Formats: sequence, C-alpha cells, structure tokens
Amino acid sequence: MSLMPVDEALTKLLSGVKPLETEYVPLESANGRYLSAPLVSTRTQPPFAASAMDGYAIRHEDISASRTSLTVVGEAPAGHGFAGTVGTGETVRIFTGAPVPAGADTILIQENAEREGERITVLENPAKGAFVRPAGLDFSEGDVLLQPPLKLAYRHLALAAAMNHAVLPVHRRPKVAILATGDELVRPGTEPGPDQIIASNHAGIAALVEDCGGQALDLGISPDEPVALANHVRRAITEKADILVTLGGASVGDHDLVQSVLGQEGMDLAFWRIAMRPGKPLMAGRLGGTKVLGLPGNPVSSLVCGLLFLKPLMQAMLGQTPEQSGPQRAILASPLPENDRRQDYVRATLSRSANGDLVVTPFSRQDSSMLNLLAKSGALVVRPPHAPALEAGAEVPILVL
Ligand SMILES: Nc1nc2c(c(=O)[nH]1)N[C@H]1C(S)=C(S)[C@@H](COP(=O)(O)OP(=O)(O)OC[C@H]3O[C@@H](n4cnc5c(N)ncnc54)[C@H](O)[C@@H]3O)O[C@H]1N2
Ligand code: MOO
Repeated sequence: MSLMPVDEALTKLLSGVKPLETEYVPLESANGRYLSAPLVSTRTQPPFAASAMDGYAIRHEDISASRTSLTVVGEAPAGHGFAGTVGTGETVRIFTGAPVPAGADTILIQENAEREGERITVLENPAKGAFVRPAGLDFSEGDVLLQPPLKLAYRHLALAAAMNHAVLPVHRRPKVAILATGDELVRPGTEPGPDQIIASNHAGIAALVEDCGGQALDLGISPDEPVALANHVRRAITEKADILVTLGGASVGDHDLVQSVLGQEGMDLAFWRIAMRPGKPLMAGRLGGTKVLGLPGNPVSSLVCGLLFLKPLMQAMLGQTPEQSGPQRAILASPLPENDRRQDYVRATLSRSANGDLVVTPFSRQDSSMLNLLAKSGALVVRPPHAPALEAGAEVPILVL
C-alpha cells in the first residue's frame, strides 16, 4: 500500500487555497482577527508639536548662563492650547500633551523652575528643544502602518485607534463544521452504554479551530450508517462550511464509511493515507466549495493531524503564511529506535537542562489512543521516514505543543 509523504500531502491540501473575503468589524471586536488590507493612517500623530512634560514653554534663546527670569503670560493645559505667541522674556505654563505655543521651542520642567507670582527663575538650563515632541513624531497621515499578514493584537489595535480607524478590514473567519462518526460515541456529559465511549476529538478540534481564528460548527455525532452520515454531511454544505472535518471512520474497516459516503455526495478526493504516525488514514478532498479533511478516529491521531493539516489550512484561509520556520531542535533524553517508512510524531515531555538546552523525553508508550500522554506532552519529536536509531544526547527536530 503506497502512503503519501507528509510534505506532499500538505502541499496538495494548500494548493489553490485563497484567503477568505474581507469583512469589516468594529475595533472592539477585532482582537485576534486577521487583517486583510493595509491600514493607512488618516492622521498625523502628534498632530502638533506637543509638550512631553509638565512645566514651562520657553524660548531657548532667552536663557543665559545665569539664573534667567521669565514672565508667565498664559497657560496651556492638554486639550487647550495657548492662543498667543511667546515673546522675548516670556513663558507659558504648560502641561503634558498640550500644544507647544508659537514662539516657544523648549520645555523647562517644573522641577527646574522656581515660581513667584507671575515670574519664574530657571534653576537648570534645558537643552534646546527639550521635551518637545515634534508633530508626526509617531506617524504621519498617509503612512501605511499595519499590513497583512497580521493577527491583530492589543498593540496593533491601539495603533489602529490612534490612526482613527473605528472599523477594520479582516478576513472572514473560516467556518469549520465538525462531524464525529461512530456508533460507539456519546457526547461528554452523557452516560455511555456498555460498549460505548465518550467522544473526545470534537472538543479538541473545536478548540484548535477557535485558537486558529476559525468558527467551529458542531454537527454532532453520526452513527455508522450511510444515510445518516450523508444527511450530516449535507448539513455542512447547507451551512456553507469552508471546511468539513470528519472524525473517525477514515480507515479500512467495514464500518469506516466516511470516504464512500463523501464520494457518493460528490467529493473529489485529493489524497488518502499518509506516511505518518499517528494519522495514517488521513483523507482530504473537496465537496463543492467546502474543503474536506477526514481525520482518523484515534484521539491522538485526530489532534496531531489537526495540528499538522487543519491549522495550516486555516492559516492559508486567513491570509497567513503557514509557519515555515520548521521544527525547533532539542536534546534527546532517552534512545529512540530506528524508524520505519512513516514519519513519526513522538509524544514527549519538554524541559530545560541546567545549561539551558531544550530536552525532550519521549514517552515509552506511543499508542494513538492515549490522550492522557498527549495532554502531558510538551513537544512532538519529528522522526523522518527511515531515521536511524538514536542514542540519548542526540539532537532531534521537535514541534513544541
Ligand atoms: N486493518 C487496519 N486497521 C486499521 C488501520 C489499517 O491501516 N488497517 N489503521 C489504523 C489506524 S493507523 C488508525 S489511526 C485507525 C483510525 O481509523 P478510523 O479513522 O477509521 O477511526 P475509527 O475506527 O472510527 O476509530 C478509531 C478509534 O478511535 C475512537 N474514536 C473515533 N472517533 C472518536 C471521537 N470522536 N472521540 C474519541 N474517540 C474516537 C474509536 O472509538 C476507535 O477506538 O484505524 C486503525 N485500524
Ligand atoms: O496512524 Mo494511526 O493514527 O496509528 O493511530
């Protein structure tokens, strides 16, 4: 049986995927969304030369080597500039954020001034231009300050607000319909029958979808029965899901119906069966405008395939370049056997040695049903096909979880 290499499958999955269209969201709802168009400033900031300190706006040329005395001719709090001009021998009381009045070019901080009535004495001479923020110090009207690809975070939102954008263009969130399959499954919180288990994959994949900036749509659990399965699949299409994720039923058993039902519904199969462990039965295709990703049922296989395939697919739909930085590296704490033809993603704990190196310790058991170990893992050690046996101390590529 031929198995497709992981990289080839990923390239196939992402080929032709375009970023989703733009929608406009209020600034308050834009945190974590993905910017879809460059953001040009509508303002210059600060819009005027502004004082950076509380003190006195002075003409630097007025200050002599000795203790200069100046006359206070007005006041400029933030939001209320001084309308006149500061003449020779004059000063204006000024506060942080206020426009520096005409005629003045320097701010004397109040700690360095002695005030008596309407006179001040300069106790320590400032440098020319001290504590004046020139107009446009931060940015100018017309500057392109934020550009895709960008996941908007608090820093970008503050900047967008300062640019006076109350509404931002972002990519629509991919709608990801998630359908579990299997007679043995019941929802968390319900009592399973004697031969049943709790469906766990859905919760993990839905959280991954949300983490990646998508919108999870729960299609529930379909029994292993073609008509019921087809009806669930059709719901993903009526709901105009961008991606349909099926969970389980992807392998070769008599009750693994997902691929045949999707085929009957008109799916174009892109690939099935990948040279990876866990995740061999992974399947992908397209059903009309919906991308289909058939994840294996084994819980660890499901989540690892979600990380390696669903995440980059969603990133591409959000205009992101899927992380190309490649794996990090760490020191192996225990030996690993020679690998076979499947690329292995070995669950491992992650720690730091005394000298600061990342250290990975693989779990001795790697069964793809063991969610407990995945939850305890800090990394996956990536073992390429046919990688030779390794001793403790070898450097290995890892994906940090
Ligand atoms: N003869 C062969 N058998 C199997 C092969 C194979 O190549 N030849 N591949 C194995 C591999 S590898 C995997 S992975 C599994 C995946 O098979 P399916 O995708 O068909 O998954 P199911 O059979 O439906 O379920 C497998 C396992 O996972 C449990 N499961 C399913 N869905 C969920 C869920 N939503 N939450 C929690 N657990 C779930 C299910 O009860 C089964 O125990 O096939 C191997 N077999
Ligand atoms: O490839 Mo399966 O994912 O071993 O469990």
